[in-house]
Amino acid sequence: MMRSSLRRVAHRARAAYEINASAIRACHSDRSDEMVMTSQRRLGVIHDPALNRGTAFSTDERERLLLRGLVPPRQQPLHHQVKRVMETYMTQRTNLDKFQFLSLLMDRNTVLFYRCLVDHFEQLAPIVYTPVVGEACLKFHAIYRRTRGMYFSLLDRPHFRTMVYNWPIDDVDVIVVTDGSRVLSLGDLGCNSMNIPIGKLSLYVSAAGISPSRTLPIVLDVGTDNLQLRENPLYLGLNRPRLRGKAYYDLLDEWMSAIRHRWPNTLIQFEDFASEAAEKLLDRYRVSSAPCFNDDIQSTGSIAIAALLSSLRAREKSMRDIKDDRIVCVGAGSAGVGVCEGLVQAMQYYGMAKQDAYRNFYLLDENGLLGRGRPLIGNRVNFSRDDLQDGMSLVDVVKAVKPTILLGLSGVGGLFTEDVVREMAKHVEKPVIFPMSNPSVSSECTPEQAFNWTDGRAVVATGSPFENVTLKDGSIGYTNQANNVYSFPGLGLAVTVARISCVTDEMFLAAGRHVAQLSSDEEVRKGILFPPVTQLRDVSAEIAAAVVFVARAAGLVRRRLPDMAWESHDSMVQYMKSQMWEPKYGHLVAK
Ligand SMILES: O=C([O-])CC(=O)C(=O)O
Ligand SMILES: [Mg+2]
Repeated sequence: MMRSSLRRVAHRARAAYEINASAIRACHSDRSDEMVMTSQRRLGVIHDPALNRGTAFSTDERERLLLRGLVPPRQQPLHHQVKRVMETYMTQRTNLDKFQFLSLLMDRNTVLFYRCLVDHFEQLAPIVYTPVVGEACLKFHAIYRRTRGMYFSLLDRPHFRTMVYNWPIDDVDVIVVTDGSRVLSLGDLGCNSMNIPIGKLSLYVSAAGISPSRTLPIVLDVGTDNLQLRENPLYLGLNRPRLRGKAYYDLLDEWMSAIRHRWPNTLIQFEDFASEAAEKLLDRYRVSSAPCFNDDIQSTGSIAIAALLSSLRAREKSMRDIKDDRIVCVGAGSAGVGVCEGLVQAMQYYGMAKQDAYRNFYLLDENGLLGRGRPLIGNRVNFSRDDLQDGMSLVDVVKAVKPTILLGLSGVGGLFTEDVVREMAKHVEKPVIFPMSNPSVSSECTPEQAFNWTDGRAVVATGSPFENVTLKDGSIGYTNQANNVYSFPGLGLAVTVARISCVTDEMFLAAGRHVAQLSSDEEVRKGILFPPVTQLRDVSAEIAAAVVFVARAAGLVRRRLPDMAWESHDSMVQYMKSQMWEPKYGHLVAK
C-alpha cells in the first residue's frame, strides 16, 4: 500500500516533469516571458546554456530541477550577475582575453551573455564584432575551446542532407554562412572564419531580438589558400587548396538544397565570400523560393545609402540633390561595386535616369581608375569611364573630378592619404569621407586624419567604431559607424516575423532611406549621421517596419500579421518590438 502510494507520488512527480518534445523545443526557442519547461535535471540544467541561470535559480527551480546544493545558496537577480560579469570583464588584459571571456560566458549562460551585450553594447560590440572579431579569427585555431554552429566540409559530401539533422533545433530563423575566403579585409582565413557568423548572429539577437536558439552559424570548409594556416598543425580546417570552379558551385548547390530541405523558410545571410563567388552566389540564389542576401554587398549598400542621404541633410541639401554628388570609390570588389549599385538605385529613386546616375561614379581598384578600354567583369562595366584615362591614380582622379564624396571599400588601410584628402577639401565646403573597410586597421583613413586634413570640415563615417575627435577649436568632430549592423538585424527581424519569402534590393533601399531619417536636423548638422548604437534595438524595429511594408507591396509576406500592426508605420514598429526576444529569465518550472 505504502509502496504503491509512493509509486503514485513518484509517478505524478515524473508526469509533472515529463516533457514532450514540443515543450523542450519551446524552452529552446520561444520568447523568454512564456512559461518554459525542460526534461533536464541537476547538472543537465546547469550545463545547458539555454537553461542555465547561474546563481539566479529561484527556490522553486532549485527544488524541482534537483539543483539544491549544486549552486551557492544566495539567489542573485540578473542585474547583479551583470554587474559581477562586467567587473571581471574589466580585469581582462587584452582584447583577445575579453573576446575569450565573452565567448565562455556565451557558452555558459545565454540570457546573461545577451543581457550584458544589450546593456553594454557600445563597450562589448567592438569585441564580439569588428574590430576584435577579426583578431579572434586570425587566432581561432590557437584559442579554440568548444564547438558552436556547424561545419560542412568537402569531406562531408554527399551527406549534407542527413547532416542537417544533426542540428537539434527544428526552427531556425537565421543562418549566417561563410566560406572564409575574405574575412573582413583580412583575406582567406579558411575554417578560422567561424567567429564571423557567430559574431553576426549575436548582433541579430542583441540588436533585433532574434531568438538565440533559432540562429545557426555555419562555415563551409572547401580548403584554404592560406599556406601559413594550412601548414600549422593547430589549424582545424582541411589541409588542401581551396576548391574552385564547377566543383565549388556544385558543393554550394548541395548545401543550399540540404538547408532548404530541413529549413525551407530560414533567412540565409552570405558573409565574407571573396568577390567573384559572392556575386555569383547572390545571382544564383536570390530569386530562389526562399530568402537570402549577401551582407557585404547588400546590407553594406543600404548603410552607404543611409550615410549618403544623411550627409545630404548634414550639407543642408535635399535628397534630390543626390544627383549632383560626384562619388569616387576605392575598391571595385563585390562590396565596392555592390554598394555603388545600391547608390545608383537611391539616385533612381530620387528621380535620376539610371544611365545618368552611373555617370556620377568613379571606381578604382588596385590598378587605378576603371577607365577607357579596360576589360571588366560583371556590373563593373556600368561604372567604366570613357572620359578619363584607365589606371589614373586616386589623387589624379580627385584632382580631375573634384568629388563631393570619397568612399573607401578597398580593404586597404591608409589609402586616403593626406594629399588625397587635402586635394578633395580644396574644392568642396564639406567633404564627405566614408572609409568603410573593416576592421579598423583596414580603414582607408582615420576620422582624426579626415578632420585634421580638412580643418574639421569633413563629414565622416567609418565601418569600424572610432572615438569622436576633439578639433583644434575645441569642438567635437563626430565619427559615425557606417556599418551594416544598422541594417541586417532589422531586415532579419522583418523576414522572421512576417515570413518574407524573398529579400529584394528595394528592401535594402527602404532600410537605408529610413536610417537616414532617424537623426534630428540638429544632430545631423553637427555631423551625427546615425542614431547611437545604444539605440540599435529601436533602429532595428524601425527598419523591420519599413522593410515589411515594402515586402507587402511586392506580395512577399507569407504570415498573417494582426490588422492593427498594418495601420501605420508606428504601429508596425510597436508590433516588431513586441516580437523581439528579450534577454531575461522566464519560468523554468510551472508555478
Ligand atoms: O563585419 C563588418 O563589420 C562589416 C562587414 O560585413 C565586413 O566588413 O565584412
Ligand atoms: Mg562581412
